[in-house]
Amino acid sequence: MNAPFIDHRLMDGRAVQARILADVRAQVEAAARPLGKLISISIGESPGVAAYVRNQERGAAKAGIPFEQQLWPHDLTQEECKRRIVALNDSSDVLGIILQRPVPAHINVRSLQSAIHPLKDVEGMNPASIGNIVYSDIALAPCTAAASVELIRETGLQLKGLEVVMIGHSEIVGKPAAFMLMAEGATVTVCHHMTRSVAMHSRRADVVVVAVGKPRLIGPEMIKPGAAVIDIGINQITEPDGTVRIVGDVDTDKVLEVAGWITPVPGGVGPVTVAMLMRNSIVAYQRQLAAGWLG
Ligand SMILES: NC(=O)C1=CN([C@@H]2O[C@H](COP(=O)(O)OP(=O)(O)OC[C@H]3O[C@@H](n4cnc5c(N)ncnc54)[C@H](OP(=O)(O)O)[C@@H]3O)[C@@H](O)[C@H]2O)C=CC1
Ligand SMILES: Nc1nc(=O)c2c([nH]1)NC[C@@H]1CN(c3ccc(C(=O)N[C@@H](CCC(=O)O)C(=O)O)cc3)C=[N+]21
Repeated sequence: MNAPFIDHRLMDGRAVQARILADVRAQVEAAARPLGKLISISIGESPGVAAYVRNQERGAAKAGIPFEQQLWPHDLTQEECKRRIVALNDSSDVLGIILQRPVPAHINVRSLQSAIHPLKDVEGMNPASIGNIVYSDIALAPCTAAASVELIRETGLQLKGLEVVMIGHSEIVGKPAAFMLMAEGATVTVCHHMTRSVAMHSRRADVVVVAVGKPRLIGPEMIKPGAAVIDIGINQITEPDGTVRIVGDVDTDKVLEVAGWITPVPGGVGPVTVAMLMRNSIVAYQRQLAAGWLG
């Protein structure tokens, strides 16, 4: 039987996840104190979040981290949400808290992110946590941004002096990723919807990182031959024949012809994002221990 054809340009996010989770598991097993629960909070249900939470649960199980999903009613008041977060901050059974986005329109998400205690902020979205990224302290950073840096490292490319074009500048992905890459010595150009010609920038990049949310936004004409393409987008599309699929922001089949490396969707950035959440959780544990919180 012939060996299956493996295209080495397609990066394997699941393999990277497995390696990181095994590393986290070893740290969990060596921990001096039992770990509290990682709490995932969703306020109301939204389609993009369910897959993430499901994979968090699986990732936590592999890492040996206790996990609890909390689905709060979509009409809970801001005050009640905040009260519950404060109670979780104060509970010694709780290792860390991640608040899934989006939240319902009546909720002020930034205010809730600020309410998560920095030592329990496993996503690094509290202003106090995310501000540290400006100081190049990137040990506890938003998981997707951290995942994109990890995947660039995985290519073997030297981050120092690397020309990176970041497309998309959201609070949770594009901006923190750009800061993290700067901290690693890359030269970073950030593009967004007002950028006159994204292609003009992306064509000269060694690495293109895309987090926009538009299927097939990035085609082969936008990529320098041999460049790495990190596709963060997660979009649900319906094919002409009615089948529903998840695709990224990159026209993967066509870009594969020019790129040196490309992350598939699914199976690329997503699984590594989950791994980063577990890595952040063990960092939070170590910080809580150092702060004398765990007795
Ligand atoms: N794999 C993972 O772990 C995760 C994946 N995602 C996915 O990544 C994608 C982006 O998410 P998120 O950052 O939260 O999204 P946002 O909608 O918050 O941000 C999208 C960004 O893209 C920019 N943009 C919009 N249109 C264009 C364009 N034509 N050219 C260049 N830039 C453009 C916007 O710029 P402006 O603000 O100027 O309009 C904005 O900065 C989504 O598909 C989401 O599902 C998100 C989080 C985690
Ligand atoms: N506060 C917050 N932080 C986030 O990082 C965040 C969020 N809210 N809200 C939702 C989006 C989306 N997101 C995903 C992460 C991994 C997968 C993932 O693991 N995807 C798998 C497959 C998913 C499937 O099973 O279909 C993959 O790409 O291979 C998906 C989606 C994080 N987000």
